[in-house]
Amino acid sequence: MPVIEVADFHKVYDGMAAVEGLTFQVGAGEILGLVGPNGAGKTTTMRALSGLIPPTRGDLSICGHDVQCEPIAAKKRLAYIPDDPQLFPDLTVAEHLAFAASAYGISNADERAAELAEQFALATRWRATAGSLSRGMRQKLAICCGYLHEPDAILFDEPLTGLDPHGIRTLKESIRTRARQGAAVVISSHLLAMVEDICTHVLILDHGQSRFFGPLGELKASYLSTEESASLENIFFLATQTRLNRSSDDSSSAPEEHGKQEAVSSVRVRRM
Ligand SMILES: Nc1ncnc2c1ncn2[C@@H]1O[C@H](COP(=O)(O)OP(=O)(O)OP(=O)(O)O)[C@@H](O)[C@H]1O
Repeated sequence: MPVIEVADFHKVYDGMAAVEGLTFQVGAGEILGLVGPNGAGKTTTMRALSGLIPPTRGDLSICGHDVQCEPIAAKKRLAYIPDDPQLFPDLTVAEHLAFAASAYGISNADERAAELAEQFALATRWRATAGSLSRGMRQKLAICCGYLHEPDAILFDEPLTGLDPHGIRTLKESIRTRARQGAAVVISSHLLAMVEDICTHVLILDHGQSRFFGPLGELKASYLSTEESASLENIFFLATQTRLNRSSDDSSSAPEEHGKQEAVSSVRVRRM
């Protein structure tokens, strides 16, 4: 059974569809890169998965628990680290971790909290308030709070924002380690090199619709047939321009562009 399941997810805001019919799964040990242009619906999907907003239609579940019908059971297994973590400015690093432990009902979390603070270079700021931390330090604290209850599903929205090179390496290693231990991870990011570096699967979202969902290797292998460089960046532009080309004037596309569009179309149908 997949750890994270999204089936036919739709979200409409004020009569405007932000996400339309999105379906994907993330299994234990998989790291899914959720990529797409601004406004594609990435944060909307993450917020719906974490139960912060209700879907207009569709089913979202964590470890088999429907996020709407069994929110507590689903959230117990989940960590969501948004791109603008909301911390309590007057609580210290230690107090945030104690609060997270209490919220998730973890007893004897002190040792784990101290280890996480050490791992993310926050041990020396143990008694500092969140309001006195730098942007990157607050991000690290949010990650530590998210990791504390050993979640089975982890959702990151732009996780590298504000992190220094040491923090970036620590976070990437921690994501790989947690996936190896069986966690399912979703990373929403515009940093395609990072996605290419650590993700096992990719979902390209554009105008609220899936353009591709599947293993990164499969996407790149399919794209190689067009004899272009198979970087995720090149594939991203091709995949997200396809819709624009088609909706404006299909016949105006250069012949080689048609070839590329077909390459992405052929991979799109897999696992969607
Ligand atoms: N609370 C809201 N009310 C109305 N419309 C919203 C709301 N939140 C998001 N939207 C709209 O939904 C669409 C998807 O937004 P979303 O934030 O999910 O995109 P995104 O892919 O995360 O973008 P970005 O890369 O810029 O963070 C956008 O058109 C946005 O304007």
